[in-house]
Amino acid sequence: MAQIQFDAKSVEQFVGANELKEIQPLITMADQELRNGTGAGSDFIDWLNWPSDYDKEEFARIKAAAKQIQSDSKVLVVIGIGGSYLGAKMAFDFLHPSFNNELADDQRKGVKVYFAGNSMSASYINDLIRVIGDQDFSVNVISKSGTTTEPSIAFRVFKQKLIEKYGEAAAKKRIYATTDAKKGALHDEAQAAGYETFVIPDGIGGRFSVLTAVGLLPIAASGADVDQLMAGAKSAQEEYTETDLTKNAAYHYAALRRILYDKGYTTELLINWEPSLQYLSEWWKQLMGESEGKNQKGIYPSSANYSTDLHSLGQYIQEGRRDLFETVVTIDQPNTDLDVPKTADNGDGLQYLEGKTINEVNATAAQGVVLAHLDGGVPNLAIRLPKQDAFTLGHLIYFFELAVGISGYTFAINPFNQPGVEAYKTAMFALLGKPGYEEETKAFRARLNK
Ligand SMILES: O=P(O)(O)OC[C@H]1O[C@](O)(CO)[C@@H](O)[C@@H]1O
Repeated sequence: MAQIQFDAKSVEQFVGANELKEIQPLITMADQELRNGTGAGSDFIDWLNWPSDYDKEEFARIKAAAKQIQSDSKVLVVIGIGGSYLGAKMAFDFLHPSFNNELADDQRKGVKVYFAGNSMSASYINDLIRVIGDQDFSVNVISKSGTTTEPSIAFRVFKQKLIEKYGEAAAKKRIYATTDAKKGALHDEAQAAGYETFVIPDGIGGRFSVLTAVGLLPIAASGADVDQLMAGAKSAQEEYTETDLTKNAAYHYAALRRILYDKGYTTELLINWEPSLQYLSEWWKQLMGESEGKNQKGIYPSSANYSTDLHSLGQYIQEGRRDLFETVVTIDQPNTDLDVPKTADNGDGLQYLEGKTINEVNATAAQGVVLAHLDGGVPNLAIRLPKQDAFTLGHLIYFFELAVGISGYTFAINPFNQPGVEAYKTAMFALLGKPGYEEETKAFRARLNK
């Protein structure tokens, strides 16, 4: 049985059946490049079979570490950026109640999870230190390279806090390092200090790593069901095997994105109707943008949170430049519901909604917005999730990963590298005077007249 429903009905007025037929050879070629490992970047496609091939011994160690964290800590500080952050944050928000960290201890499944190292804001770090206060905490530092500036700075801060609170030896037992198996600054430090370590596999790039220890340790520590998450991903691995795009929803999605792009719809908005799905979009934006945005090509991945953003971006989406399409994610059975309250008077004019639930109003609004946006010339794709649970999320993660692997090859680029990210790092390191960047320091400082 399909775990998610990909529905392309609302794009029919923009894409003809013949166009889908004509793009099939391109999809077939992409499928062969991906599955046979003959495409660019094929060193980084281990995510493809990961839901069945993942390291079971490490998985058991992750669950044991999560238990240990739950037994000695109230808080887990998860330090990482990009692919070393967004997957865990997406899952944390998707799988727990909205104010999980604020719930009473007996109402929460696992530890409170706070994220750090995903910006260079001193205010954010200081505020987090205040929130932790005197609560017991542990740290999961996540970095493949171990030298990414943002997490490295945050790790220094929270390592010092651990040492101040628990002493050098006990602090080391509260640090969990997720990093490269063999090399890198964090790997070397972890070996020397004896931190428990978990591996970011060589064949899986950061943005594809949520189902490795990168995502699994924080997700497990938060009390979410990582077995179900992996089972959901495996169900997707088993479902999306056909090359024929009419029989493979991930390929169908990839094909339609590509056709729309060729027609000038160069920005895709991932839409959600639940605040707890906002970070699904943030994770998806890195997955899509870092994979496809190369050689002056690729769909620009953006997002909007409805109905909130209908009151801000809505005007643009309805009537602005016609280069947008929407992929709308909805949930058939949200976790909870609430009746629209009944009142004696009708001062707010809401009496016509009495007898309905808030989810019913939300779902009806979602249907109405699709119609309005279609009338405004915005192609719409739909992804319906049966439930908001770990199995469904695992399935959806794999669906998007596979879709971008395929659509990336249709753009004739390497979907698995990210060379463009280095440009800002070089400029920043040069201006900060990092050793090894002396030439660039002169050149960049001259440009700023420093
Ligand atoms: O795990 P690391 O090495 O700290 O890198 C974090 C992120 O930085 C990037 O390399 C680019 O900024 C991403 O691809 C990656 O997800």
